[in-house]
Amino acid sequence: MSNLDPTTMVLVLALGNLALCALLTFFDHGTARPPALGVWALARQVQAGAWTLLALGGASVLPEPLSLPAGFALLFAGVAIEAGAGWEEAGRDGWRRPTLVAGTLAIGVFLACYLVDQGGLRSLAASLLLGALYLNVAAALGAGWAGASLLRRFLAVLTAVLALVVAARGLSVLLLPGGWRWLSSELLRQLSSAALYLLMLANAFGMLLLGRERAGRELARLEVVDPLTNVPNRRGFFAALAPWMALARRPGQPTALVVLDLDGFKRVNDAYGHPAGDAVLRHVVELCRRQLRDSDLLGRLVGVEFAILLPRTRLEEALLVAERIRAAIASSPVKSERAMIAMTASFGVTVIRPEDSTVTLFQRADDALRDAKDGGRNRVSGALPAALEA
Ligand SMILES: Nc1nc2c(ncn2[C@@H]2O[C@H](COP(=O)(O)OP(=O)(O)OP(=O)(O)O)[C@@H](O)[C@H]2O)c(=O)[nH]1
Repeated sequence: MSNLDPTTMVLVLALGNLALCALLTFFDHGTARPPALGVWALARQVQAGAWTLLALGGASVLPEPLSLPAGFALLFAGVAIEAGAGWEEAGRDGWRRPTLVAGTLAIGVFLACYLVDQGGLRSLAASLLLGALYLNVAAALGAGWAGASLLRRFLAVLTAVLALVVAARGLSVLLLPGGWRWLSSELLRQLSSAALYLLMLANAFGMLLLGRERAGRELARLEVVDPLTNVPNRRGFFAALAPWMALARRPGQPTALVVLDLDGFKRVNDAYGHPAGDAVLRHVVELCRRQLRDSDLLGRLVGVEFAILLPRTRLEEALLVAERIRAAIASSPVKSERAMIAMTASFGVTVIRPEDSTVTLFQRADDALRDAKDGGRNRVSGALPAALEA
């Protein structure tokens, strides 16, 4: 490490940050762009600018009284923006403002220290403030620790440890100016530079890896959730139905199934356009949700056909629930840009029988739904109980 003089390290940090800025510009994030990507890219650019200024000062291209205060001010701003991006990415937007205020304060404190004493006090302030700002980045990464992935936890711990190494250099200037045993102040300075370098790499690649992790989670979610209405799709609904089918084989409380199909939906799309049709679908889902218990399950089977699973519900009760939803839909038109769109739906209701497969169950519910459609739509029809069949 003895070859790494401060100017070289600063130059390495400047070039590294510039390379990461270029990488970010050309990196294809696909459809799953991290939410804080723009802010985070700004943080990288500001930090790249800061290290470039400091490198130019170190190489005497720029006068130090200009490059040093401006470089450190930019650096504090860049790390504060990076922490802000971390909070935004963690979904804690409320922490962004205090983080930026802390960054501004850090700039003020550093500039004051620089004016008072351009030697030790300046180094002390720079290391302590940078360490504290990076601890904030670590805190943002560690937000929601209990549910966080291993990668996120690793990045949080790594960032915290490296931030402490950076801060330790400031403390050593204050408490042990001559170093301690083998830990000379020069070694601490080099460790601190190495920590800053690792922080740059860990946070840059960490952000990209976290983005990939999030994209994977979103893909897995979309396999079972309908993106338009945010309720389980056919696959998700059938997966949730399986245990209830098994339970129905045992004597006990009945479980009901309602299938719901919106009436004449084609005309909505034709008359008002597809986006208005989508709004109607979301509205109908919201109406259904309001009529259901937490334990009930609503899913979108296909197009404008939905299914509702009602645990511990007999046929007569399920008919009442379906009737409530029917009335709610019929009496609650959707406001679109051009008009109020009135909507109705038809319902088929049945209960799970011990001998049922999903095929026979849905056949019965669909037959009942067909009866409701044939009977004039906007009505509820129940399948015959098993005892009354044939
Ligand atoms: N806006 C929108 N329309 C959809 C969506 N999925 C399916 N549709 C439309 O919904 C309509 C469904 O039509 P059908 O169920 O066959 O018939 P209908 O017009 O509703 O008439 P009945 O069911 O016989 O009362 C089709 O025009 C589809 O294009 C969607 O996600 N958004």
